Amino acid sequence: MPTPLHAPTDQECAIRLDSLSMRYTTKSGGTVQALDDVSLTVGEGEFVAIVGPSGCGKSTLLRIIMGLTRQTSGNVDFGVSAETHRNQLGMVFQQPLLLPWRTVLKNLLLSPDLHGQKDAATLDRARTLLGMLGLEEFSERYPNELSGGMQQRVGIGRALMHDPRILLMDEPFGALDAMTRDQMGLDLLDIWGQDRKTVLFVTHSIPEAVLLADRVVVMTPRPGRLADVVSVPLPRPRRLENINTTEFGEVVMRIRKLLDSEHSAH
Ligand SMILES: Nc1ncnc2c1ncn2[C@@H]1O[C@H](COP(=O)(O)OP(=O)(O)OP(=O)(O)O)[C@@H](O)[C@H]1O
Repeated sequence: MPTPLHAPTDQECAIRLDSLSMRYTTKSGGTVQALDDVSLTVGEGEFVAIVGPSGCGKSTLLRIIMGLTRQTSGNVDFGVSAETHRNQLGMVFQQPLLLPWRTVLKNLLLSPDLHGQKDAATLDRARTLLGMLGLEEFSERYPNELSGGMQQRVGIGRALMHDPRILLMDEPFGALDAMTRDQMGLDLLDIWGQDRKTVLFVTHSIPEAVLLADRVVVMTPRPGRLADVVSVPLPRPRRLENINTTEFGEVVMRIRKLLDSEHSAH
């Protein structure tokens, strides 16, 4: 499937957000307008990154799509071609939230265990994923015996266990050191390249967004609106060397300028 660099048509659409707004009520009785009128379509198999200042509603947006938070107004749907439900979604958080008393393999098998799926195919899938994530030798280790990067790989594996069509990632590499982070990004691209799931990826790092994504959604300061959606015209497969190219620098600069101008406008 070619990578869509344009806004997807209805047929290609995996996620459609229509005028999403979110207003929280705080414990003290006040309100916080986190999102305002966000509309966006994400194509089937597309990798879309979201960047924006702290507090502009990025996590809120993912949580609404995942069904963990209910929007105040607007709609989320998952395209015309699929009878998608939320179990076709997988989510990866900044902290992998592993159960410390379960081994790596058992952490991947958590949700299947809870659903009574103890068949050989499920175990096979877990082992295959551990192989893809470079963790096969660690399947019987416990989370506290792993590095931060390895723990996050387990978190990604767990989100992929039920083979979701759409992967929502909320700053998945935010807690990692810079070198591990770059490597994890490239590894994620390798995994993504194998079956091109639709990915929505929140990050604070503009270079990370540009290295990974087909399009980068730039949000305004709170209340979060879409400032712009920037296409990344870099060829795939992407490599770290891409970061040193003029094209890469130009896209990063464009996004940085957008964020700066939104910041000074508020
Ligand atoms: N449950 C809640 N109750 C009240 N306000 C909330 C709640 N969750 C989030 N908010 C507020 O909504 C706004 C958006 O929060 P959100 O976590 O979505 O932003 P973000 O862009 O992901 O931030 P960051 O980049 O710092 O992680 C913030 O002002 C936050 O304080």
